[in-house]
Amino acid sequence: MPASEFISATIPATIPAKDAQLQFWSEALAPAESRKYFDDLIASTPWRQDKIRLFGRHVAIPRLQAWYGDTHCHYSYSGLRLAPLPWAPQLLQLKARVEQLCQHRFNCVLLNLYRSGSDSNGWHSDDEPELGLQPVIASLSLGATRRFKLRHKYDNTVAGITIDLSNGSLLVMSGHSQSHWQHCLPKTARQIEPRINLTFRNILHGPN
Ligand SMILES: O=C(O)CCC(=O)C(=O)O
Ligand SMILES: [Fe+2]
Repeated sequence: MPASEFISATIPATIPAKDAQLQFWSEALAPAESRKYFDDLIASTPWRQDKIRLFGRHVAIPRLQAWYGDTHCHYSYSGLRLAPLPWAPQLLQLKARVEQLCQHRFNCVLLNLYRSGSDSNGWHSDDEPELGLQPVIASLSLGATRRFKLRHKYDNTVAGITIDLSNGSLLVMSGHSQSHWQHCLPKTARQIEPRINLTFRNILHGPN
């Protein structure tokens, strides 16, 4: 492998952001490897269509999800409480790769499937108390490139950030990225293929 490819795979770019730590690997997985994991995960994952309560009504969230992790890793958000599925072998392989790159351990992962450009993820922070005060969240993307946006929660003089998350890329958010910033994945009118995103997380206390 030429030295330049080796460097792009193992050394992250730092995306400058006030009060946040953002590291980006454009090729955490090689393109062929990413496609293999995408094909495998899209077929083998028991995708769920979850609903959340919004203004007293049950509304289907605009994407499919699956939650995997160690047995104590229950995940609660917007009134949902997801019990973890036991780790699938290919998710353990991806976890090991991500852990090696960012030098951090994880015990659970949320999979999102965006079936088309009309699937999305609204503005939020991954700031559930069980993730701790400055969580490290590692976001691995497979399939179609989607635009990911970040905005500062308290300082409107800070410019927003847009990152194109391409097949095989890894974005690691740490420091105050969740306490001081929000992120989202907007809808797009472009005709695009599906995308799978895996956010590896570490739930601090268990069993719960
Ligand atoms: O799909 C993405 O890139 C973002 C996913 C995300 O923010 C989440 O699952 O919390
Ligand atoms: Fe998130």
